Amino acid sequence: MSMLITNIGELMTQDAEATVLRDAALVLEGERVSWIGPAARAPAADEAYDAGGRAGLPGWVDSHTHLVFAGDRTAEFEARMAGESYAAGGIAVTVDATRAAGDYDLTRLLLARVAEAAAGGTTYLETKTGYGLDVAQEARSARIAAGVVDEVTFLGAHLVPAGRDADEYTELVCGPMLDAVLPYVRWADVFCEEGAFTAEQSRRVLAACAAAGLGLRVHGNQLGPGAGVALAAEFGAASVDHVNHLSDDDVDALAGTWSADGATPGTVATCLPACDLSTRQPFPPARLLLDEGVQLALASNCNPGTSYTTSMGFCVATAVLQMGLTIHEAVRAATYGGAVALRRHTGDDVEGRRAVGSLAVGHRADLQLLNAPSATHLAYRPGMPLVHAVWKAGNRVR
Ligand SMILES: N=CN[C@@H](CCC(=O)O)C(=O)O
Ligand SMILES: [Zn+2]
Repeated sequence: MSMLITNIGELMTQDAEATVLRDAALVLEGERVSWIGPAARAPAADEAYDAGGRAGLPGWVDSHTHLVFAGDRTAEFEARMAGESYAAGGIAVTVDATRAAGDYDLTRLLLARVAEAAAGGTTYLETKTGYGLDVAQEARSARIAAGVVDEVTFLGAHLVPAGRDADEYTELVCGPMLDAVLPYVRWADVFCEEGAFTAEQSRRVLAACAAAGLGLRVHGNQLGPGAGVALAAEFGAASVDHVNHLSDDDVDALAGTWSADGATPGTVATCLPACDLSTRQPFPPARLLLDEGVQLALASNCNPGTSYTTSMGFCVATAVLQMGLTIHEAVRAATYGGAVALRRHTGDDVEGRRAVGSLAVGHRADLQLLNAPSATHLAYRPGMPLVHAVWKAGNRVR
């Protein structure tokens, strides 16, 4: 079954040439894109959909979320707005609520958040464990996540549970906990920060998880300077996320991962602007990183502590309004950039998977249409519900 989507006023493909087409059309065939070009030259298809001059762009790739949780941290948020600083310890409140929730409730909460993300244009989603923090609970979170989202990340190293010795807990993460989650996860992550895991503990987690065959990601340099970025570069992590407090050496280390042959991607710098607003952290030096050749991603970091939103449109608007990115750079980071951060940016049915985050022939048919003539409206009209229609793997989901 093929579907022609025609009369697209502006189509931001985010393909290799970052092509922007006017008066464009594309054909979806099954789960893939089979044709893109000027509407006037579009081929016939089984069905047609008139986009009415609206803007089209790839569905968002949200490469950093923490969606498997129960409970609420409104009181912590209110205290922060009254002047308190964010501290990693707040995670423990969510751990208690998550452990107390049954599988049915935890799954229902996760599904509701994923549906909310899809309604906002997100078509590819990563989520992390990290609110279980014992072997059985981390395995449960990973299992539930694997049944719902596209990519699952093991974040046993999110916080040392109260009363536990940090080094002993790190050993647990690197041994029995890792073994228990392995069937469900593709990635591992560590919160390398004051109050969470030291550089040495983070190193042990990254080494063990890499040895187990997992791809690596790091929460780094969120609340102050630290070793997260340097470790991510050293271990060849696919992404280091937050990156708010970078030294010149950190920027050089990240840039160095991108300078080799251009064919193998380096460590993506994933910026989380909604989190930065909610925690009142300085925004990452996104312009500098781009100028140094580092691939950026933008992600929601949806979680109950620091960023309780799935809105990628809000993140794009903030990146333009506050971080100095152009609309094209911000959309690229929220689509193609997220796909690179998840190493899903290439491939035409590789391992049964297609490239996401860009629109090109053979890529997965993940498309959103905006109730606007151009993607610029995402920042020009911030906070407006601009998503008109969404296709995920060729299926209309909104
Ligand atoms: N920084 C670590 N983890 C989350 C926050 C988790 C929480 O506070 O519950 C983040 O990415 O911001
Ligand atoms: Zn996070």
